[in-house]
Amino acid sequence: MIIASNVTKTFGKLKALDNVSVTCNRGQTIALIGPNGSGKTTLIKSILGMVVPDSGFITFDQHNILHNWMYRERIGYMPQIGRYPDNMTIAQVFTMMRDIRKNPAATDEELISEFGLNEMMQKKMRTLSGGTRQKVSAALAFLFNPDVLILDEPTAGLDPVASEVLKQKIIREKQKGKLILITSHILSELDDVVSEIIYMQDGKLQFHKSLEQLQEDTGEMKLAKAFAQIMK
Ligand SMILES: Nc1ncnc2c1ncn2[C@@H]1O[C@H](COP(=O)(O)OP(=O)(O)OP(=O)(O)O)[C@@H](O)[C@H]1O
Repeated sequence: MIIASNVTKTFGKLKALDNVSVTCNRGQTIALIGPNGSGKTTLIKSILGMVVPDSGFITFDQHNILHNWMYRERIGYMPQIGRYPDNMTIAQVFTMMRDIRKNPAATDEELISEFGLNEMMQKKMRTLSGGTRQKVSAALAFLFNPDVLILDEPTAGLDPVASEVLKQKIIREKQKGKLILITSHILSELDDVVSEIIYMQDGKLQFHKSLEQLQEDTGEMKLAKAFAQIMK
């Protein structure tokens, strides 16, 4: 569904992505794991067309994404830090997103109600706590029922109840056969969710394996323990 072929991106002298090739298919829930600065967000932004690779290319359903932005409608993106107009209320942000989309098919408002956002729709974005802002970002990512979800550290700042709500939502969407890409440093959160692991370091793809393969290779069932083995 999404294929990155030999993607390289440099910022000045720094190679944020170094000849990265990955294939992500429908029905997979992929954890994108790696130390700070290893290129995870740059890879995500390249897939979204927000960063243009210096070389290599990315296809979405066999079409090169360059100059062909319609595929973006099929992706729900939850950024690491959501930025919204300060003076807009939550309600206005949702209305704006619906207006931009023009003719959205049936929307998915499950997270809006499960996060209790309906009760705070009149609050201004600048007054929200970090966690509530994350809830708005998550609800927006799922709103248009996209085929692909890209979630960049989705549970950062969420309380345990909200994290669990989001995790259960991810599992439900996974069961519908969507492609879900998640970055997180909290490996214990990914255990029940992911089917595949992409591991990056210094802008390079170290490996892309199924969870079963990783468990078999390391003899560990839990992701955190498997990575402790790998990083020894
Ligand atoms: N717009 C930019 N200009 C300059 N350097 C950048 C830019 N975006 C990313 N980088 C650099 O590219 C490298 C990879 O960054 P990236 O955000 O992709 O890492 P990451 O794996 O997502 O890290 P984290 O786990 O901290 O979120 C870092 O060294 C970062 O400073």
